[in-house]
This record gives sequence, structure tokens and C-alpha cells, in this order.
Amino acid sequence: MQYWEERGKIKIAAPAKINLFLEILGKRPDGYHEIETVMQGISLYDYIHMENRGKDVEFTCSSPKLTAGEDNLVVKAVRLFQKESGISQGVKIHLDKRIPVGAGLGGGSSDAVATLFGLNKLWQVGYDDAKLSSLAEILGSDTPFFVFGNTAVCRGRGEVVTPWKLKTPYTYIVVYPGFEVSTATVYKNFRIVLTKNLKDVTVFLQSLGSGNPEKLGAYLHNRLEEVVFRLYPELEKIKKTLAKFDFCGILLSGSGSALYGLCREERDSKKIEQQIKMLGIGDVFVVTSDFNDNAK
Ligand SMILES: C[C@](O)(CO)[C@H](O)COP(=O)(O)OP(=O)(O)OC[C@H]1O[C@@H](n2ccc(N)nc2=O)[C@H](O)[C@@H]1O
Ligand SMILES: Nc1ncnc2c1ncn2[C@@H]1O[C@H](COP(=O)(O)OP(=O)(O)OP(=O)(O)O)[C@@H](O)[C@H]1O
Repeated sequence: MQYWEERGKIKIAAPAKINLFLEILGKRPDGYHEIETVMQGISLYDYIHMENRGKDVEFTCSSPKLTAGEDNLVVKAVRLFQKESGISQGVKIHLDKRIPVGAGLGGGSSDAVATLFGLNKLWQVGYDDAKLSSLAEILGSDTPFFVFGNTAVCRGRGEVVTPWKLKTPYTYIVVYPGFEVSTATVYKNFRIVLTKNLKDVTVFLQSLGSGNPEKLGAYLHNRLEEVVFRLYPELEKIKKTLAKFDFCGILLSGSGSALYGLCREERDSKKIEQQIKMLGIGDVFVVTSDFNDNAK
């Protein structure tokens, strides 16, 4: 994760993710679904500001959609880190929320990991990535991905992360339709019988590695799309609207509600962004998978 340290204060950029590929292999006895997914970190960030402060946890959040209480994933991460490290010191944290909530963009998970990461620096604990990942998975299924970021194949319930080297960056346009979708509801409504003709992640990775948006577009896949479109037909309508633009592929991210289009050319993205904005179908973000982009 990118971070900046100045006079005892730390600022961390917590990136969003999109799912480029998501297959469901089965339902497990513990109620979770066994998945195989390729997650891509993107250049859309929440910002977490933290500094040492007294004995209490002081937390504020810019978004009126979220509470700043114990149920916020940032506070949950602080409590977990305090318990594990045995450090009961206080901290002041502000979350500058930019990633849409309940959008399948992993914002809450990323905030949780950014908090673990920041406390590790602030309190000079020295946990390595493996340790941070083992803490992260207590807070969610998508969370360990954000310890490694960039591009990764994630298996199990999502917590078994294999980083993957992406050589050529792609540009995407993310559309948030203005309402949340609950991940739990989507998985609950997913019928395992729908899982036939399982897609092969190795074939997908070849298309991702080609550096050719045309090829990648043909292999984008999200097994949850069908059930989400059944529950929210308006999202399928938005996908059809987006199909009128010059994208190489369009897909729902995770359990939704956000959709993204894969751009053919980076240079056309701003023009398409403006055209989509004019339709008033939601918030629109041009993002890239290039992590050399400075998030500051
Ligand atoms: C849809 C994805 O975003 C794709 O990356 C993830 O699979 C969701 O991961 P997440 O948000 O971290 O999920 P969690 O917060 O752990 O779980 C939310 C809810 O989704 C269900 N869930 C989650 C992950 C999974 N592999 N199978 C599930 O059935 C859980 O039963 C839980 O009720
Ligand atoms: N810091 C946070 N940012 C976003 N959501 C949070 C946060 N803390 C708690 N939450 C709760 O987590 C839920 C999921 O939020 P998030 O934006 O992570 O959605 P998502 O990307 O669809 O992830 P998930 O797949 O985990 O549901 C929200 O409805 C919210 O109530």
C-alpha cells in the first residue's frame, strides 16, 4: 500500500478492487462459497489519516453513509491489532471515503487492511505481510488480497492469495449506480445448480497477460452476475446501456452494484467518461491498473 509519513502522522491510500474473473466452485460446510477469482487493484482510493493520540481510539469518517462506531471496519481493525500486538495505546484516525460503499469494490476490506498496515508502521510492530494477511482474514474474505494488492488470483473463500505479475496496465471505467448491494444476500440467492460449464482461470490469465484489451474483454467473467441481475434488473439495463460505448468488455464487479467497462484505448477514456456522466446513471470513475500511478 502507498503511504506517506510526516511528523508522526501517516496517510495511507487504500485502493479499490474489481473482479476480472470470478468462478464459484461449490458451497462449503461452513456456509461460505469456494471461489476462484482474479482481483485487480485500481487507482480509486480511500485515504486513511492516523496519528498517535492519548489512550482512546478517536475515529471520524467523511461519509454520512457509514457509522464511525465499533461496526466500522477501521475500528474493528484497530481493536484486532491492539489485541494481537498487546499495545493498548490510543490513536486518532480519519477516513476520507471516496470508494462507493456496497459496490463490490472492496472499500471496507481495503480500509481494514490499510488500518492494520498503518498501525504496524505507527507503533513500529514489524509484522510481515504473512502476519498482516492472517489478521486481515479475520475481518473478511476479500481482505488478504489488499495486503498484496495489484493483481492476484484468490481462492478458498477468497483469502488464499497468489499474486500475479501484470505487465501491461489496462484502463477501466467504473460506474456506481447509486445504491448498495449486500454480498450476503447475493451469495444466499446463488443456486449452485447454476454452476455448469465452469470457466478455467488459466485460460483467463493468458488473456490477461496478452496486454491486448480486445482479448481480455472476451474472457471477463463473473458467475455472480446472473443472480445479481435477477435480483436487480436495473443493473442489467445499465450493462446494456454501457454496451453502446466502445468497450472491449463490460462486467459487474464482485457482488455489485458497480459495473465496469474495459477501455480499448486509454486516450479515449475521458471522452467516454463524459458521455456516460451525461446519462445520469451514476457516479463514473476512470481508473487504471497501473500502480506506478501516484495516489497522492
Ligand atoms: C463477492 C466478492 O467481493 C468477490 O471478490 C467476495 O467474495 C466477498 O468477499 P467479502 O466481502 O470479504 O465477504 P465477507 O465479508 O467475508 O462475507 C460476506 C457474506 O458473503 C458470504 N460469502 C463470502 C465469501 C465467500 N467466498 N462465500 C460466501 O458465501 C458470507 O457467507 C457472508 O455472509
Ligand atoms: N470502512 C468501511 N467502508 C465501507 N463499508 C464499511 C466500512 N466499515 C463497515 N462497512 C460495512 O461493510 C459493508 C460493505 O461495504 P463495502 O463498501 O466494503 O462493500 P463491498 O465492496 O460490496 O464489500 P463486501 O463484498 O464486503 O460487501 C457496508 O454496507 C458497510 O455497512
